[in-house]
Amino acid sequence: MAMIEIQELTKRFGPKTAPKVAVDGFSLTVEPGEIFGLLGPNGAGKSTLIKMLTTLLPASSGRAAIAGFDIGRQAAGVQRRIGYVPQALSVDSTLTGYENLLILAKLYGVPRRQRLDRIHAALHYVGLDTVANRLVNTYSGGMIRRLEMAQATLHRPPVLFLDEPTVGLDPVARKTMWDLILQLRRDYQTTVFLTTHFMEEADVLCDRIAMLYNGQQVAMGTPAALKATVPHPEATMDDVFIHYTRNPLTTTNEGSYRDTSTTRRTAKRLG
Ligand SMILES: Nc1ncnc2c1ncn2[C@@H]1O[C@H](COP(=O)(O)OP(=O)(O)OP(=O)(O)O)[C@@H](O)[C@H]1O
Repeated sequence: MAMIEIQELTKRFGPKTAPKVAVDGFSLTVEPGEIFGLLGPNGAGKSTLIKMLTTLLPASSGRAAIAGFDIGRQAAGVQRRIGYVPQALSVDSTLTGYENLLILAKLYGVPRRQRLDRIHAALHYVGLDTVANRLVNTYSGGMIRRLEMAQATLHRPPVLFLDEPTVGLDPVARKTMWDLILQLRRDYQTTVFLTTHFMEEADVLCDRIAMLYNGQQVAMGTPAALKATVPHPEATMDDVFIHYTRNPLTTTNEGSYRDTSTTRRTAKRLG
């Protein structure tokens, strides 16, 4: 069974007479244990697609299923089988790492007798066991991201959605996150669906990549196959990105004020 199945998924914002089509007929199948990357310029529709797949936003049309559960009709089934690390901060910085996980354990319905063991195992897995009782506002950006990963995987979901998991992180913290994502796949066969603006990240981590532009899928394949489509010997993922999303006459490539302020806010909080 495919872990993520998407057919013609569409999201429109605004009035029916003049809608903004943020995601336009997106289709995709992701297999168990696959690490799939979604790339695209600011405002391309990446976060909107993730929000629909995680049941946070209703789709305007089309359908999708996660681990066999329909995102519209079986939202609770989907929610139990996914972990989600959003772009914005998802921890309470006035609590300790342990307390943040305790809240999530209760929310996910982890049985009381298992909670302590599960939380300590999760903290150990992301390398935060020695700082479990420190307030999160004393953590570095990389530690916060790892705590968010522990939160998102506490209930052992088969599918993990990561919206720009390494935004605002230094190269060392970024590499630690990459290792953690690969480790989750290796240890638990976790299927990962992530968005990123780092081409190297997509190249190193992802089995396959889809390129989104103006809400539409303009390319899809393995990093090697995508590079081979670019008329450039020794093409990099940067070349692939530019090839499929270049449009210097529009402002779409640069995103809106809203896109920029959201991204900056996230990076600033983590950095
Ligand atoms: N709630 C909303 N109301 C109206 N328009 C929206 C809303 N959310 C997103 N949009 C618009 O939909 C388009 C896609 O936005 P989205 O945030 O999904 O892009 P993105 O690819 O994730 O961008 P970034 O890389 O900057 O995070 C943008 O033009 C955005 O302004």
